[in-house]
Amino acid sequence: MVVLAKGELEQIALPAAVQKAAPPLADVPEVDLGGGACRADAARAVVAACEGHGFFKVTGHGVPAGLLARVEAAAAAFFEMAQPEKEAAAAAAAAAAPGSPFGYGSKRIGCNGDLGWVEYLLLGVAAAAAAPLPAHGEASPSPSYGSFRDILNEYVVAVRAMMWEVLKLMAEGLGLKEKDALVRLVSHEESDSVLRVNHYPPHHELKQQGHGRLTGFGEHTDPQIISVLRSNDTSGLEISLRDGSWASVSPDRKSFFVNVGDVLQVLTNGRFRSVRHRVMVSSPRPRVSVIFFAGPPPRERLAPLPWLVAEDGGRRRYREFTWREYKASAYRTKLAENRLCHFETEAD
Ligand SMILES: O=C(O)CCC(=O)C(=O)O
Ligand SMILES: [Fe+2]
Repeated sequence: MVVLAKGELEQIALPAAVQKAAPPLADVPEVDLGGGACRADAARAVVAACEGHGFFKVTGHGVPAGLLARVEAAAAAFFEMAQPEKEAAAAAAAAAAPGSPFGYGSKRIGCNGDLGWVEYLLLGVAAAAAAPLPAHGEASPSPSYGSFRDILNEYVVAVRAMMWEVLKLMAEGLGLKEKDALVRLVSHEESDSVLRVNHYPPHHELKQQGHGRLTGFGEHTDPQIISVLRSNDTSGLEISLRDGSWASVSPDRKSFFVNVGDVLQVLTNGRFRSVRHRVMVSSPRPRVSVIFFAGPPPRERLAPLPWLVAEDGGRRRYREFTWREYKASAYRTKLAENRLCHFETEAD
């Protein structure tokens, strides 16, 4: 249950006054990894999608439908647990990485006052391990959380393999000499990846009070390299198009959606677009989504790849920074802020 204190509703419900109806449907490009297209065509399609919306759908991904159904059911069961149980599970997840934002959260996104009609579980992911989510020892407060974590581990292993394939296709499509240039960043043992499970409860009472669409997750770009999202059949995700208008993403529980993140925009010298997106809640059914955010190691020095700078007439659009530096900067800002502008170089 997401419970709102007085004053908080105004912040979450504000956009409803601005926009009552969901925006038109987005034309989301599809990339079939199932061998339907030749590899070069798939690589070209990935690059075109990343240059366009910075967002695309992956079909033919090979992740078993049964696993997706189990993740969905286990996530729903987790969020049905009583608040103290969810918080206890969170405490254990947080204990695995002291000082991290990991664990269970409700309506507070980040630590700069952003609110949303959402509750979530945030977990750190070990890059190369067979069981990539942290265990929390024998003192697990909740056996059901333990089995949820096991299912998520299976999920992470399957999605990671698919994501590496997408990153290889990207490198091929960009004509990079080093085909593993992007995979290397997210598969290093110190790579900083995160799994987030979001639950957006329906809001019957608020609807009765005349509130339309609520902000589930306010507009933002994802800071990492890429994010791979899978949701149940409930709508709510919206992306911002290049002209600044918003478009709704039709849910598709059989497929994955890929977002270009801020770091990939930098690595490609601005050729790929880190897509601004948000979740608006208006459905009578809950939305459950699972997002794998793939990031580089904290010490990794990030800068536009030389080949792409050369292709861009030699102009380097971003200065070099480490992932640690970028994350620190992101933690200090509100969700909706443009964080990349602090790392842009001066135009000549
Ligand atoms: O829950 C969703 O569908 C998307 C949420 C999101 O954009 C995020 O967690 O970064
Ligand atoms: Fe996001």
